[in-house]
Amino acid sequence: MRPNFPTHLIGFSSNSHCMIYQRRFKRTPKKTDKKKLSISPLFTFFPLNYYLLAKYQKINMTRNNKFLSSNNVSIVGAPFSGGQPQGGVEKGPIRLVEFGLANQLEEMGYQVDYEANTDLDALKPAEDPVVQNLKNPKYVSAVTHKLAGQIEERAKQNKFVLTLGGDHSVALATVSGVFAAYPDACLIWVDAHADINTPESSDSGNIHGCPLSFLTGLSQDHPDFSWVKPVLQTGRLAYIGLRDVDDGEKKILKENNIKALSMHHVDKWGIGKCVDICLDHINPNRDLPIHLSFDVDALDPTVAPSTGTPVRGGLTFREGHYICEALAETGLLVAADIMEVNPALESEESVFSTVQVGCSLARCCLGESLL
Ligand SMILES: NC(=[NH2+])NCCC[C@H](N)C(=O)O
Ligand SMILES: [Mn+2]
Ligand SMILES: [Mn+2]
Repeated sequence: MRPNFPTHLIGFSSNSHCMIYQRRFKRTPKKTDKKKLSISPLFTFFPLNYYLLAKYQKINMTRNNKFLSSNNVSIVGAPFSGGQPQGGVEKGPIRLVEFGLANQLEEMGYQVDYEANTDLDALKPAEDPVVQNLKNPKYVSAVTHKLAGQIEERAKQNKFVLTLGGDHSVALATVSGVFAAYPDACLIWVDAHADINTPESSDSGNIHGCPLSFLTGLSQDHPDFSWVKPVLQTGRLAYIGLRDVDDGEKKILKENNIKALSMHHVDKWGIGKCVDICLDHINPNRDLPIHLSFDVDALDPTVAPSTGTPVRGGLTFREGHYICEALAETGLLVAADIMEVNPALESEESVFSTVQVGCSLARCCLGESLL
């Protein structure tokens, strides 16, 4: 289902470009499809064909998911940058959508809805002083609390929730929402960073470096985040791709015996074994729902350059996709986050690569490229 034309030639900054991309992306009917659907050759170009193809694929795609009986994907835009200092990451969701993500998922047979959340600015308080070393605590709290409710609602409607960031503080919302619907879920965190600083251990005071300490209950007494429940047991959290972990975070990972695979482990064992090791640890019987939170800075900066805190020596294009494919293949994946795409950073070409890879990771989470 990958486009069979040079995608790098197609822009996406204007609507018309975006239309070209979407139209060309449309899957061409194949002989075997016609056989499966027993459609006469006369109908080959009839629009109904696409509908039927979608329907057929739909059945194939969701049949394998043990928790989702519907074909619904709910895209939740999280255009938010308050968890870190650089502007632009709030434009991540719209760029992914302009690139045609929703249509691409529809082409795969999903029913897609999209909540853009364009009104998050309204939640910005007039004053938001540092509290316990954390910056913008009131703003981050208000936004993530709101998004958590939305995500919980959609997850409880049996929809696959695909959240588009925005900075990674938004995981306060995604994990809270997903785990409210699936209390037994486990979390795979793909990132160059551990994002598990406590307010005390954080050097930067940026909340995108802290969500996991709140979600695991390691940070509990911050007045602005009392709504965040410790829904995530440390035994249900595993990392892949780490390579820039703060000293305080290393201590937390060790003390809590958290399964944390760095790039060193990816080199040593290969990505296939790394995913297995993580799942064996957090989901040994392969019967629990899985939530994937994918920070695009886990990828090497040559693959995903437009992100706020790039670190050399990251996952290759294929390693990143493999993780998504392998999790889709389990039939247990119920939600995914694609975070930290910042279209304001680096060249047009870099932005294009980053947005393109963000979209293809999302599609792989939903079963693209599984045969
Ligand atoms: N989601 C991210 N990109 N996080 C980067 C965090 C960097 C650093 N550990 C900090 O706490 O500030
Ligand atoms: Mn990161
Ligand atoms: Mn992150």
